[in-house]
Amino acid sequence: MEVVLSDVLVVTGGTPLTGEVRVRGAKNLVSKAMVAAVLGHTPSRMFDVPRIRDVEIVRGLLELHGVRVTDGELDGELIFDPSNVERAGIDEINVHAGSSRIPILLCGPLLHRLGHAFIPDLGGCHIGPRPIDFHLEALRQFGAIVDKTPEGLHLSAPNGLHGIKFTLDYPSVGATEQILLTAVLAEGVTELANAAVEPEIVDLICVLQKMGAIIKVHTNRVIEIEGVSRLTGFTHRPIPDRIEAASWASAALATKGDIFVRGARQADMMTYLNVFRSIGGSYEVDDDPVGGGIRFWHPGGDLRPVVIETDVHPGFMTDWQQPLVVALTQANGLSVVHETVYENRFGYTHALNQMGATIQVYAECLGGADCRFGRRGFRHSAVIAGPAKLHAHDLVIPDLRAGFSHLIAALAAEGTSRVHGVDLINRGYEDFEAKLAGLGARTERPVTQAA
Ligand SMILES: CC(=O)N[C@H]1[C@@H](OP(=O)(O)OP(=O)(O)OC[C@H]2O[C@@H](n3ccc(=O)[nH]c3=O)[C@H](O)[C@@H]2O)O[C@H](CO)[C@@H](O)[C@@H]1O
Ligand SMILES: C=C(OP(=O)(O)O)C(=O)O
Repeated sequence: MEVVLSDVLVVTGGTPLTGEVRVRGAKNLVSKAMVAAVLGHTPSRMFDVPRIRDVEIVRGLLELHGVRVTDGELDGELIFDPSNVERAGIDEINVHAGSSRIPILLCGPLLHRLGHAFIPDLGGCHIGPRPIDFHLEALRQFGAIVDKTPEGLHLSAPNGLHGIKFTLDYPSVGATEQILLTAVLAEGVTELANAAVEPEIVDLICVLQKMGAIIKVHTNRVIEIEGVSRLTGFTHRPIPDRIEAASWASAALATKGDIFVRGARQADMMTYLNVFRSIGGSYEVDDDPVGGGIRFWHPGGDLRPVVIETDVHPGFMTDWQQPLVVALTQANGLSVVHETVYENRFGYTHALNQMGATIQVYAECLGGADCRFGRRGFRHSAVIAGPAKLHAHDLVIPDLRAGFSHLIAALAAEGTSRVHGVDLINRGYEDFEAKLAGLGARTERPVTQAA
């Protein structure tokens, strides 16, 4: 009997990726909007929800907390009815331990609804220690009692939650979301300084406003939230996934291809588009509200090297980095990428070097200003020498974006690679195998003979 080997993809490279893919709601907004639904007293509805693993995980998590999640009539439409949250038993919550980072964002909503919360261990990509100290410090100031146990976090708020004045040491996306999701129903006003203002956060603010929240975004990263006593549900169409869109753009460049990313939106990708053009890639924006997107292609000739630094918005996003580095292995000269968001996000370059790339990583802050990680031994700057002829290799995917970059490298390389751990890519890329097939990629799941 033949058995399909799960989690392994056999990739034969050398074919330019050409055609069209569609991106739907952003992973990094959809999961947070799902959490926001817990704050409402009436059902919420979201469109364009991608079928990705992170959405499944958060759906399971909400269901355990008593939220009834149903599929709407349209493909990608989900409805969340939180009316039973107070009556849910949550005995099995630990099945979600280590699955994603989203459970931490349930603290505020559950404290408001139930007066207590249990948060299992967090998962997410292993790209640095990813502490949650800002989250916990803010929650304590709101009035929560936080008890760390070996199984997870126990929180309670015997005296309710009250508005705070808080400054983040670093504009953390998750901590900003934590404070938003807690402050909207806290008593009084919250003032958050040094907040993250990523497009996904602005979209989360839009969701919360639709629910009845009062949130002002001031200049200089200050967000002011006036607590209200009750929120309703929302109806929302999320912003498109700018990380997935940029990943396909980098795939087009690395494979000398031509990909129309339907749904990609220029406003969220300006910084990426500037870099894409500097390297020598071409793009064309079609801003038709229905069916528009961005076409990305390699116009022929040499690609040029660049010096970039990842940063908080509106800087070059850290999640764009790994797929782009594969394209930079094909540029003519030395590129420098200074990673300033995570201290340990270049592990994947080892596999690219085994495929023929020349990438050196350094502990110094190269090519930009000094960052938090300088002089602390973290190898967070990469120098990429190109153009490199990539050849096939067996690869093991370490995390989501690194995984996509390994896949692109295998597609750009000569020969046939076996890529292990590909299911991790489902965490953030909807139907990626079908999309690859539609772009002309030669991939297959290997089969073996069962005894
Ligand atoms: C599910 C989701 O939306 N994930 C995104 C989110 O992750 P996430 O919200 O986890 O990322 P953060 O913005 O919080 O992290 C940025 C930096 O702040 C540090 N930090 C964060 C919190 C804290 O309490 N203490 C602390 O020191 C982190 O270690 C990291 O060095 O934003 C990142 C930065 O755009 C993206 O790469 C992730 O894709
Ligand atoms: C780091 C990422 O996600 P998460 O925060 O879910 O691990 C990512 O999407 O690249």
